[in-house]
Amino acid sequence: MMDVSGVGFPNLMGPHVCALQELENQYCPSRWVVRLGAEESLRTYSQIGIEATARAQATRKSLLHVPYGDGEGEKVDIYFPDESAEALPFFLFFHGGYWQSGSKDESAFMVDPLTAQGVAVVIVAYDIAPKGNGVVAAGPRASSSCSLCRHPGPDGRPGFFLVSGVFDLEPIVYTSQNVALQLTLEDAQRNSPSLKVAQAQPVDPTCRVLVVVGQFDSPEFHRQSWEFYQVLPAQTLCQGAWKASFEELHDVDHFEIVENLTQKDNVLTQ
Ligand SMILES: N[C@@H](CC(=O)c1ccccc1NC=O)C(=O)O
Repeated sequence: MMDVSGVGFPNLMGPHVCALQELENQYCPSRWVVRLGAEESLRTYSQIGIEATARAQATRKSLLHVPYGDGEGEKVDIYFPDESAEALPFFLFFHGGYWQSGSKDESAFMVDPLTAQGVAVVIVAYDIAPKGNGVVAAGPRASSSCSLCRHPGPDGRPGFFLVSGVFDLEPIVYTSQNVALQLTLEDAQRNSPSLKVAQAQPVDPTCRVLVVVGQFDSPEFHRQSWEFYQVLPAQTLCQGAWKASFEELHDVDHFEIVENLTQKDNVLTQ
């Protein structure tokens, strides 16, 4: 991690200010989008998500705003394939946005191509910061700033796609993202998947994990994904280990990875 040792002291010296600016930059995914300006990339992402969601609700059987907890934001939208069946493979999607933006109402990107293949899609909403603060800090959804997808596939085997995530939360404490999150250093450490995963075992021994990051994601986002992949207990080391793989997706940025899930022939959708 970068040297941010000056943080919190009244006399911030030049090098510390530089380190903080660099950290801010590294943890602002929209600044790393090459095809568009930062603000336009966020607008485009949201627009594609809103359109995909409207299309999904207009064309697919669905159950909307189904509560799964006591929090006001704790709802899921479920989209079904045309053919009904007693048991369906399903795909769960947890949207990104640094636990302070994004919603299920603009996140149904993959509904069209997946339901067309007989897969049910569940888009999960949760209370975002500042409202859902304590819950976010304590819950498994802290495992990724971006998107976490759980997918028991057509073969019945469960798996996770961890998409451009943040697994070591400590650097976030020193960025403007923490204005809404209000994570203490202790919160950040206690909830960092990179620190917890050593003790975690998959419930299902065939569970697979794919850690993906976009080519144009920042070096810190690359480091986050790569290091998390490295600390996932390897298949050969212990019983019940994760079958993990790592992939840098070619020619895409942080937002395009998810936007492209609207396309049936996209590599990740496939
Ligand atoms: N402040 C961040 C926002 C951000 O990362 C984001 C915003 C909306 C939806 C998703 C996001 N990031 C990860 O999924 C940025 O400007 O890149």
